[in-house]
Amino acid sequence: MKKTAVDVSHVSMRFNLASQKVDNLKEYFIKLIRRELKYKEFWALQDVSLRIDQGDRVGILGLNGAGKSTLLKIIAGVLKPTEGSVTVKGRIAPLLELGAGFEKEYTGAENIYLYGAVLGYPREFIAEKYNEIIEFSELGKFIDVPLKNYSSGMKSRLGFSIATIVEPDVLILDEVLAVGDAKFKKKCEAKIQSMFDKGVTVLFVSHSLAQVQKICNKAILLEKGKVIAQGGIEEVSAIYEEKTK
Ligand SMILES: Nc1ncnc2c1ncn2[C@@H]1O[C@H](COP(=O)(O)OP(=O)(O)OP(=O)(O)O)[C@@H](O)[C@H]1O
Repeated sequence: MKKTAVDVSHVSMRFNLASQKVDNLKEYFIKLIRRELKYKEFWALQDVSLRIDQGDRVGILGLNGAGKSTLLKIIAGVLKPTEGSVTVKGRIAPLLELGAGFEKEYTGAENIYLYGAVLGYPREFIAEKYNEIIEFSELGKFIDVPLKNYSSGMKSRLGFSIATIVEPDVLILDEVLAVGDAKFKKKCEAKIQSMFDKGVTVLFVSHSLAQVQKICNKAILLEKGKVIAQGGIEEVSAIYEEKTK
């Protein structure tokens, strides 16, 4: 029997959406003090349960707002679910919103430690891998420059280099991942391919069914925060295609 890599058990996620317009900060605080701020509850995920086997490559499909990114952020540990729990076996490399934990006043070098800590890597581990990260990022002397002076491509290069320094057991990938120019993108794709070759478990979000079919052997279809189909890629693709007709 295959081993479970990711176990999502009865996960629900609630966001509070402001139900009225507040024009400025002053008005916000007045309303806050008077307890006049009203929120509407919104459930982005409702009772989602999944079991992903080791070595599976699972595409997460669904229309805009279905809850795909929210689910991946919860699995990555970036968001805490309102209800339910997630267990991930082994090391996880979340290639989502690269550099979301960066501090712009700090240099690239300082951010390596900071972002490494955000991703849960021990300090000694980062120290050991420090040169390798800088080398992969190709940032050269820019590594000692504050991040506020980086282009967005440079930031995502650094983010990718840090996030992929572990040999992950579970890889979380977002199609919209921007990793710099064409040359660097190729290098990233090669690195991701080498992880695939080692049999990493993959969770992949994309709107492109063709891309999902190329990479994944299984899929999950989300609709309004609920899993409406899961199973083999062909079977779930057919349902998704029917929905998007
Ligand atoms: N931080 C937040 N606060 C409030 N609502 C949120 C927040 N993050 C997501 N949502 C809402 O949760 C729902 C699901 O969002 P999510 O980004 O997970 O969808 P998605 O399936 O990834 O969509 P897309 O295909 O457009 O990227 C959306 O309605 C969104 O507005």
